[in-house]
Amino acid sequence: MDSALKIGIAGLGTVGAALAATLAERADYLAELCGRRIEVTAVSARDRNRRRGVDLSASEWFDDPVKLAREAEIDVFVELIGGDDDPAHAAVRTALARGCHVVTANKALLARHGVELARIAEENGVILNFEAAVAGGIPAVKVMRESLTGNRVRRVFGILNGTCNYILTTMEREGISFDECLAEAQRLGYAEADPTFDIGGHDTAHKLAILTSLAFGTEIAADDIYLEGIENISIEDIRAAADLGYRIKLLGVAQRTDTGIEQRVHPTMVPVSSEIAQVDGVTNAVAVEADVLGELMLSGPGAGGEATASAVMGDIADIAKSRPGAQRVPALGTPADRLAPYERARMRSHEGGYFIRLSVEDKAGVFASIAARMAENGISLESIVQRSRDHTVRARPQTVVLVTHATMEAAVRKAVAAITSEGYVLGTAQVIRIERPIVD
Ligand SMILES: NC(=O)c1ccc[n+]([C@@H]2O[C@H](COP(=O)([O-])OP(=O)(O)OC[C@H]3O[C@@H](n4cnc5c(N)ncnc54)[C@H](O)[C@@H]3O)[C@@H](O)[C@H]2O)c1
Ligand SMILES: N[C@@H](CCO)C(=O)O
Ligand code: NA
Repeated sequence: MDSALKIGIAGLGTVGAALAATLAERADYLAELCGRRIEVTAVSARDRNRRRGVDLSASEWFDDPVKLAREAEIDVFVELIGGDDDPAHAAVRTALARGCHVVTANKALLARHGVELARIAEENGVILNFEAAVAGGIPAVKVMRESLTGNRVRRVFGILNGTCNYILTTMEREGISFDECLAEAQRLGYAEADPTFDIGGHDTAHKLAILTSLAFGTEIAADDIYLEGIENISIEDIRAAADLGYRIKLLGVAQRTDTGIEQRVHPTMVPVSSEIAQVDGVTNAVAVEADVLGELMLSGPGAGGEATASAVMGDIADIAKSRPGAQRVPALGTPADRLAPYERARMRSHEGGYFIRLSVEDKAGVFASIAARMAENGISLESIVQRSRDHTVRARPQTVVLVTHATMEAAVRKAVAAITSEGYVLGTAQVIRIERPIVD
C-alpha cells in the first residue's frame, strides 16, 4: 500500500465535522478503494472544545487556518470555513502555492477568486477540486467539467440552493410561515452562516457563476448577475401559481443569446407537470441543454452535512487515487489562461413568459385599463384573471393575475410602470418570470 495521504481540514462546522466523522468511520474501506489510507493529520476551527461527535485528538490543532495551510505536514488542504475573503482565501492560496492539493466547498470564494486559484493550481501542478461547491452532493462539477466536453451548451439552469427550495416547498405543502421554514432549514444545517446569502439569491448566484464558467468556457463573472431572492414570495403567489398549473422555484439560469451570455437568478414559475417542478425540499437540480448530448437533468441532495461531505470525500479520494503530476483536467475544465472573456447579455433583452400579480382597487375600468397598457407595449396575454374571494360582495382590494406569452423584459417593465402610474394599483406589482422546463 502507498504511503498515507495526509489531509488538513480547516473548518469543523456542519460540513467539516460530517467529513471528519465519515472519513473516520470508513477509513479501512477508503484505504481499500484508494490503495492508501487517508489520514486527517491537522485541523483548524474557532472553538477547540466544541463536541463534534468524532475523535480528532490525533490531529494537530491550529488556531489559525492560514498557519495550517502554510506549515502543517499535509498533502491536501480541505477548506470548509466559508466566505470569499481571508482567512479562507489566504489559506487556499497559501496551500496551492506551496504545492498542496486543495478541496473546497466554498462557492463564494470560487465565484470571486476561482480563476486566480485555478491559475495558481496549474502553475504549481496541484489539484483544485470543488464538487461540493455547486449543488452539494450532486456530481454537477465533474459532469460539466469533464463529461460534456465537446458539446456546445445552450442553457444551464437549476435549483441550486437547498434552503430556498426547502422553504418554498414547505410553505406550499404545510402552510408554515417563511420565517419558521427558514429556522428549520438552519437547524438542519442547510443554510449559510448568514442566511441572507441563501434567501437573497447570492448563494445561487455564486454557484451559477461557477457553472457558467464550466459550461461556456468563460471566466467566472459573478458581479452584476441579475438577482432577485425569494424574500418577497408570499403564500398568495404560491397559491396563485398553483391555480394556474405552476410551481415557484428559485432558479439560476445561464443561457447563450445573440448578445452574450445571460445570467440571472430569480423566483421562476415552472409548469407543475415538469420534472424540475417535482424537485422538492433540500433537493437540488442541474439541467443542461447541450448540442450533441441533448437534454440532461441531474437531481439529488443539495445541502446538509452528510450530502456535502460525500462530495468532499469523493474529491479527496480522486486525489488519493491520482498519480503524481498535474490534474487530469484543469480545475475549470479550460486552462485558466485560455478562458474566454465573459460577455454579458443585458437583462432588459431577456425574452420569456411572465406572471404578474396586481392588487388593485375594485372600480370600473381597471381590468380594461390593465389589458390596454399591456397591448400598447406589444404584450400578448395568455390569460388575465380577476380573483375575488367572494363574487357576491364588492370586496377590495381585488387581485388580478396575468400570464403573458413570450415577450421582452423591457416591454414588461414599461407596461407595469404604466399600469402602476394609473393610481389604482395597491402595493407593488409582483412579477415572476416563467421558465421553459427542460423535460415537460
Ligand atoms: N452546510 C451545507 O449544506 C453546505 C453545502 C455545500 C457547501 N457548503 C460550504 O461549506 C463551507 C462550510 O459550511 P458549513 O455549513 O460547514 O459552515 P459552518 O458555519 O457550520 O462551519 C464553519 C467552520 O469554520 C470555522 N471557522 C470560521 N471562521 C474561522 C476562522 N477565522 N478560523 C478558523 N476556523 C474558522 C468555524 O469554527 C466552523 O468550524 C462554506 O463554504 C459553505 O458555503 C456548505
Ligand atoms: N446554503 C446552501 C448550502 C449548499 O451549498 C444551500 O442551502 O444550498
Ligand atoms: Na456538487
